[in-house]
Amino acid sequence: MENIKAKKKYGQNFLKDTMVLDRIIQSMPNNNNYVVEIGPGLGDLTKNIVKYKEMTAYEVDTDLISILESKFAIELEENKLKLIHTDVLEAWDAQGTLHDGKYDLIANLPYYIATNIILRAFEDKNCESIIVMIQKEVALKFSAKPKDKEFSSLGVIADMVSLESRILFDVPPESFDPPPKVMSSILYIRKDMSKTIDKDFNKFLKACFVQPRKKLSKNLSSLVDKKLISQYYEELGINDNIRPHEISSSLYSQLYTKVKNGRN
Ligand SMILES: C[S@@+](CC[C@H](N)C(=O)[O-])C[C@H]1O[C@@H](n2cnc3c(N)ncnc32)[C@H](O)[C@@H]1O
Repeated sequence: MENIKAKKKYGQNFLKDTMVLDRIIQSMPNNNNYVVEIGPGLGDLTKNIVKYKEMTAYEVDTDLISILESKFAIELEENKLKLIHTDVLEAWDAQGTLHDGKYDLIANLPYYIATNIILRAFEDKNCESIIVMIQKEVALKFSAKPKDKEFSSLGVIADMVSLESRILFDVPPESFDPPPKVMSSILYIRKDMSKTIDKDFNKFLKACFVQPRKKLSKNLSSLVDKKLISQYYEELGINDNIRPHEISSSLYSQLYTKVKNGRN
């Protein structure tokens, strides 16, 4: 590895396993979309992507930016690669999107903000596919289906916004330098570009799953009067004993509409 010490505060675990790098490239969607990478690091994944696609990479670490600028001088000159030195969450706050046109997000994400990044990508109207390395535990949550024990607010949102969401393969700690403490997975999500999520839906879901093993009606009672919950349950054919992980994303969506309209 270059003469650089990985910074924990930026979640730096550099992917060194060339077989894993190849498998990520083989998993890229077969389309003409632009690519955005978050956290190019030392550029190992970037080098492989830029052979096939035009791309922008967002990197927060100043030390890495100067390494990347010399490593990719030709690609930067030819405009095949744009390198943006910023915190990607600030870029999203400022612009609402990471690229002015349809793009796929491909990245080995910094784990400390991985969930946040995926949720922001769901809201970004230009992002079509997401292929990201994250902690296996979080990948299981995003790809879980109703009745799975991992089904949580993240699974509901992923199910609502996507046509497909699944784990492609797992990656062990030894594939990185330094190795992370946990097992990692590549998560693949293809969004349904016609779907948008109401900003308050996330808050509603958090309340629904606040105590995941309790009855959903109990969690909902922090938001809605018990009588109204019974009325909504009856209208939607929901059993009173149901637990938060047992109902589908479409029922959550219908329940949310009722709760929202009930408050107006
Ligand atoms: C897990 S490393 C991946 C590095 C490289 N892509 C690889 O696969 O070896 C995460 C990268 O994200 C960068 N990073 C961390 N927080 C960031 C942020 N808020 N915005 C942009 N990049 C960030 C880190 O500096 C690091 O380069």
